[in-house]
Amino acid sequence: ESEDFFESCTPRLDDTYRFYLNKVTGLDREYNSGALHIRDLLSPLFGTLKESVQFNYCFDIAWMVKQFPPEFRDRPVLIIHGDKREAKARLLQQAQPFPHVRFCQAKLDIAFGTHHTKMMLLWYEEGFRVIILTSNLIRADWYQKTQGMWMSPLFPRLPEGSRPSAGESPTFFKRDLLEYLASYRAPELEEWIQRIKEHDLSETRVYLVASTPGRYVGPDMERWGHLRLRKLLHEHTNPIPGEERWPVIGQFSSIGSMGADKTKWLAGEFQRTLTTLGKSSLHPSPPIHLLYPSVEDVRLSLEGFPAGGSLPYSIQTAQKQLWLHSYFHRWKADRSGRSHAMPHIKTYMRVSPDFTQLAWFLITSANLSKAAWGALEKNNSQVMVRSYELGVLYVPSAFDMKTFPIDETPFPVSSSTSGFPVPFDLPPTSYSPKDQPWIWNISYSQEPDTHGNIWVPS
Ligand SMILES: O=C(O)c1c[nH]c2c(-c3ccccc3)cccc2c1=O
Repeated sequence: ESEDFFESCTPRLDDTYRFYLNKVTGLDREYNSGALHIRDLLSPLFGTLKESVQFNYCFDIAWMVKQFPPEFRDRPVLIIHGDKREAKARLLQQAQPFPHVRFCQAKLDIAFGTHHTKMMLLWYEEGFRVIILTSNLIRADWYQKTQGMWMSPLFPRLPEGSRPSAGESPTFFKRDLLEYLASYRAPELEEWIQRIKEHDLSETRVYLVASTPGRYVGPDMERWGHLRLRKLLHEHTNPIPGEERWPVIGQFSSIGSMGADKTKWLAGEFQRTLTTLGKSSLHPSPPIHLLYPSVEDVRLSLEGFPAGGSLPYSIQTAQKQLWLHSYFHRWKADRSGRSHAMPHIKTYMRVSPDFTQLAWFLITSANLSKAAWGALEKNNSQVMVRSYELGVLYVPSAFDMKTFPIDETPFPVSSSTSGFPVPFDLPPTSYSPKDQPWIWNISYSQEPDTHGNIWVPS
């Protein structure tokens, strides 16, 4: 069967969770075993590509075309982006030499919204595959950063005449993906919605957690963003004895305005979501650990200070919320050899007090921002989401487990473990009193970075 053929000759991949990191240039080879580069994702080893869709934020079209193998380099590619006006003109100009590349502009009618969603829809001769990831389609995002992805199984075509609801997964991934695509209300996506309906997505074991811009009331409030996450945790996880001692970890590469104090959104609304476990009406206040690189983490990184160009935390935002920085922990990932590969991955999870088990794990495009996750308004009768975001949630019940054991040595990848490969070190390392969060629009000229340079933003 085609699935066996590809699985047998593809690089040995951990197919329990289908969670992978990007390859990082310059690491010992053991830390890249089981990691994937974009050229691996587009390789014939995963399927004979017919057409693809690339949802993303930042694009280098000429570079992207070169990542396809020569035999697929002229296959139609549909780009889903959020650019408008001059930025849109510049993007379309990039594709002028590539007639097989077409564009669809996602609607962004709410101010400050962005199209952050990163997803590949890959239509093959053999079937269909979905990849949900954190990397932009630019060289720098696939070079020396820590990035992650969920790669779906190969979804076979359904028999002719199957009902559209056929091919549904126990996690309703097919319905939810189709609803997300429908939320664009884009004619260019109609044929893709139809194609997905014709495929069998039943082997999918993750839940889709999406954001799409809008103001939602009533039952629609739980379709997107953090209230969607809260609903999934409410329905598909269970209370844990002593759960108030199970920390929440949030790890991200950018931070929005959180308000003048923690009660405004973080410790009120967002923490309520992240601490939801099943239908318990307890509202514990477990420890919350936020992982965001310090200035030293960036200065000593493989890229040096330029890594900070993708960690866009501004001084204007930071100075309004100094209270937030007391939650911060450094980026340390010796277990994956990636302590010096700055994070562009975004992950959220609930861990046991001894950091050996997970109650759930989320990989997503969503940073720590109300624009991404949504914020309640009008006396909690409405939620407002500004951006498109996309992620997948792992819950133990979808894997016939009570909790996920954590694999403390995820590299080199080994088929023996059933542990979840958390990419960074646990327990998290608090900032030292001298550590400051990386802020991208102020100067650092006291000590040079790994390349001997200083950082003086214009
Ligand atoms: O979706 C993503 O991945 C990203 C989205 N915005 C980024 C920005 C940015 C910050 C303020 C205004 C516009 C853009 C800067 C550097 C990296 C990113 C980025 O990586």
